[in-house]
Amino acid sequence: MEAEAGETDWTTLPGRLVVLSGASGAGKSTLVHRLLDRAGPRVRRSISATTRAPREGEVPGLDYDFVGPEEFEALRDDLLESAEVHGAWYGTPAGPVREALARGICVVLVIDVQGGFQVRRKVPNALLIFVQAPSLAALETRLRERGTDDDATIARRLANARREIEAAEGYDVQLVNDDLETCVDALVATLAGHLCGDGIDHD
Ligand SMILES: Nc1ncnc2c1ncn2[C@@H]1O[C@H](COP(=O)(O)OP(=O)(O)OP(=O)(O)O)[C@@H](O)[C@H]1O
Repeated sequence: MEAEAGETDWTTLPGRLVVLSGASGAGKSTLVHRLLDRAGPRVRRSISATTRAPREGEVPGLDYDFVGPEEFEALRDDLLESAEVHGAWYGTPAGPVREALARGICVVLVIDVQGGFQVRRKVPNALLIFVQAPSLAALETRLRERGTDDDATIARRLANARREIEAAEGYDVQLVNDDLETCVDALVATLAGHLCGDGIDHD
């Protein structure tokens, strides 16, 4: 039988787990896309499981694994972290992460700060990176210009942003995503500094 999340000695696996958090609209998805463009096959993004319905344009298995409540319950024993957000459950199945780390692959989780701290408890050598927007005003502008949320959702995201930002000091590294190219370079450099032989094209 495969080991469960609580039984794995994650620190002995050759790959490194990287957590990327930050307020909604700070640019986490944008940065990870750019990172994966530059990284070789040694860096991979983990896909969360969720009980919420897919939104327009979301691709099952690429954006999320969309599962029913019963399937999510069955996953529970082997989740690295989980959270309930607005009535839907989200979680990171540990199995695929464990397998990738065992193969020396760096796995990036894009999750909120609660999830980040859950991961830290299970995987003490995980690298926790917090992405900051230059200001709350910039955050709001980005959310409005992204055009994916109505006013109420944007207001909720901004209220949550304050809570996320307060938790940032518990993270290992803070990156300010002001100029995108500069921040992508800083993210690549951060990973290169913490992961040896990272397989990333630094040019
Ligand atoms: N450095 C930047 N300068 C200006 N706009 C940016 C920058 N980085 C990202 N954006 C834009 O800001 C918006 C929010 O970015 P993104 O969706 O990546 O944020 P996120 O942190 O992943 O948000 P969420 O948590 O809601 O998924 C997008 O429209 C993106 O194109």
